[in-house]
Amino acid sequence: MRTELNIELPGGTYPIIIDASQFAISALKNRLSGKKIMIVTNDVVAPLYLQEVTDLFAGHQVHHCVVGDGENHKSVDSWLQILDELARCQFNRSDVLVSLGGGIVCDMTGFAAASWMRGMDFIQIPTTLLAQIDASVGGKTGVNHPAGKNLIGAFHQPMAVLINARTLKSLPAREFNAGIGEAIKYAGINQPEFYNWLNIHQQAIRDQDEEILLELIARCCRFKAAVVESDEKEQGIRALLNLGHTFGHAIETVTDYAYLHGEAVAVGMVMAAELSAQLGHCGSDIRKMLENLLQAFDLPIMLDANVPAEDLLQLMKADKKVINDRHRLILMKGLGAAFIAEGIANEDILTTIESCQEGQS
Ligand SMILES: NC(=O)c1ccc[n+]([C@@H]2O[C@H](COP(=O)([O-])OP(=O)(O)OC[C@H]3O[C@@H](n4cnc5c(N)ncnc54)[C@H](O)[C@@H]3O)[C@@H](O)[C@H]2O)c1
Ligand SMILES: O=C(O)C(=O)C[C@@H](O)[C@H](O)[C@H](O)COP(=O)(O)O
Ligand SMILES: [Zn+2]
Repeated sequence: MRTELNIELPGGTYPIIIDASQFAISALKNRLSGKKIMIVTNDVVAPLYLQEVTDLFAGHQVHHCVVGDGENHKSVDSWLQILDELARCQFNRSDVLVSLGGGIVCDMTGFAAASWMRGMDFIQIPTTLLAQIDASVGGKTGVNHPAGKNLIGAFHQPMAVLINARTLKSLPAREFNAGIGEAIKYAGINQPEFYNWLNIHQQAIRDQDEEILLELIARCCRFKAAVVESDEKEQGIRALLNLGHTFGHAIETVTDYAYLHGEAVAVGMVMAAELSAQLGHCGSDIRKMLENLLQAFDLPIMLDANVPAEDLLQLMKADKKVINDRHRLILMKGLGAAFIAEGIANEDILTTIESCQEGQS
């Protein structure tokens, strides 16, 4: 079973191919003729899929770059490792990078592609649910800085996104659920009926029913593609895709990535709902609705009691959406009615964090 979507941007159109069991590289054959290929992956994914993907590029000169696993390796050092390998293998602008892995590998490979010789093509082959429904689509690339998540990066669109849902069979359950955190985010932004769909199909999603999973991936890619098409470089509404992320990125950094990205976004969305209610934008039922669905997928809804709220607030001041030292957060007027809220007071943020920490009712 296969679905093909296109994402149409001023710089060109590219396909998102969602296949139940194949890496759909044949769709790109003509555009790859004569090019050298470098597949970037990590030491967890390499033993699982690197040989299979390498074989698909038979006839090309294929190189590999295997980076370390985890957020602490989403770093300038790993980015440099990729660039060093490109230099050693004499890659030029007309050659192609391929990411094979989760969101971290996708983001870093994209950033290497954006920066090597000021820009070369790359193909996204995402192998986690989170990367298949979010990270591989839309061209945000980058690495972390000790001061925060994704502080270094560039917008650079891939030439294609090739999703093989079979790869999810080897994904640990905790990582799968973290991906659902980003799916629930789309419901919170502007897809209230998707909240119902996720609720109805909870069990089938957990069981990884093939048809339901493919529909889940296609729906999310469509939602994200539509937002990116209307605001590629986050001059406006693309910021809505950051629902839960201002809190979430700070949670990831302050806990040294004890929370997975999708888990931190889950807690961050609960905080965004709480803050929205506190400021009178919506009722307290929105927080409850989000909590119910997040918990159904074993996602956290409260922050560890040991995280000082003040430390989280300090990190939130480094968020990319901050303008002139004023917080800009994505809040909700209802479920599926997210908006950009400007100038939120520190005290309101602190009160929200404290009311979403373990030990609070
Ligand atoms: N660019 C974007 O628009 C965007 C969107 C969302 C998230 N992100 C970024 O994505 C990252 C999170 O991505 P993630 O959740 O995929 O995490 P990840 O890349 O760390 O992958 C999760 C874990 O699963 C392993 N793995 C990957 N595929 C596997 C498979 N098929 N089978 C078994 N194990 C597998 C990985 O090695 C890792 O240990 C964060 O850094 C976040 O900032 C970026
Ligand atoms: O594509 C986007 O835009 C997003 O915000 C998607 C997010 O899920 C993703 O985590 C993204 O990397 C966050 O972007 P950032 O600009 O806040 O680093
Ligand atoms: Zn995210």
